[in-house]
Amino acid sequence: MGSSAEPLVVLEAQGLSIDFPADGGAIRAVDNVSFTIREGERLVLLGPSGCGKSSILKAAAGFLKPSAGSIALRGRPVAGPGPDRVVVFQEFDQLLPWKSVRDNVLFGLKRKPGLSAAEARDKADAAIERVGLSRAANAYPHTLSGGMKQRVAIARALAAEPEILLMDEPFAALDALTRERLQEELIGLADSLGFTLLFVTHAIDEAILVGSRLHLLSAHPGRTVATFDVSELGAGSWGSPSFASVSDEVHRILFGGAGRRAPRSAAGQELAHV
Ligand SMILES: Nc1ncnc2c1ncn2[C@@H]1O[C@H](COP(=O)(O)OP(=O)(O)OP(=O)(O)O)[C@@H](O)[C@H]1O
Repeated sequence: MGSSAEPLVVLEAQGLSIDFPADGGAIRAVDNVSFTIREGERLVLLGPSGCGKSSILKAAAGFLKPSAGSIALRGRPVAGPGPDRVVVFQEFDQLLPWKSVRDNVLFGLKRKPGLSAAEARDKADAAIERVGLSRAANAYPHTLSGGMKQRVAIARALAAEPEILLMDEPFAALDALTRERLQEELIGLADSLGFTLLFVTHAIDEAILVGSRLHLLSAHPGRTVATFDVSELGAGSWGSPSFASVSDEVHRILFGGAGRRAPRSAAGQELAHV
């Protein structure tokens, strides 16, 4: 798989369909969706509420079994959760408040078998250093900014050396300014550390900023409607003509009608950029 020029495939979904039980039968939430995520790629699943984005992420995490099709990680079918995939949940407030930064990161290594205490500590410290928090290793979460907490959560995820990070609308509950800051932090970390990411959002601008590739899903049931390469539109590209043109095009595909000038965060629910 993969020529020498092309990074290897990490996660591959093939003909994925997901059904949920409903009165007198089943409701199809996701219909025949296929995508691949290569090393270092940041694939964003983008679509309206209820189109099945979270369900796909849960299937990739191994929490949910597809009704048809398959998901494979490095060619092996996903049969359940595993330390090779780490889910980073919303708001990053899953840090344990009574544990220091280092102990929170060590906690992420609990599922990693066969590590001695010294090896675990070395891995934790290395992950903390990678996200630039060495000086805060002994600090407690309540003393950290939102951005620092996000970095701890990512350090905890990365310490386990997963193949891929899975993020489901991590910024959804945050105010616009905090969200912007955390988006930029995430992009910065992803650029410098090169991790592979599957990211779910219904916010168009967020998807373009965070993603290297967009996978657009239709409204319920979620079907693939388009994909976009947005690897050139990272941090700092917001407001550029190419950013606006992709944002308008995505909006047109997802919601129909003429495109519109993008507000700072998509779905029109956010403040303009300041
Ligand atoms: N456990 C479940 N049982 C029954 N139906 C479910 C279950 N989980 C999700 N669904 C349904 O499947 C569809 C897709 O849900 P999902 O949460 O994956 O969508 P989403 O695109 O992530 O939505 P949102 O952006 O609002 O989070 C929805 O219609 C939802 O009601």
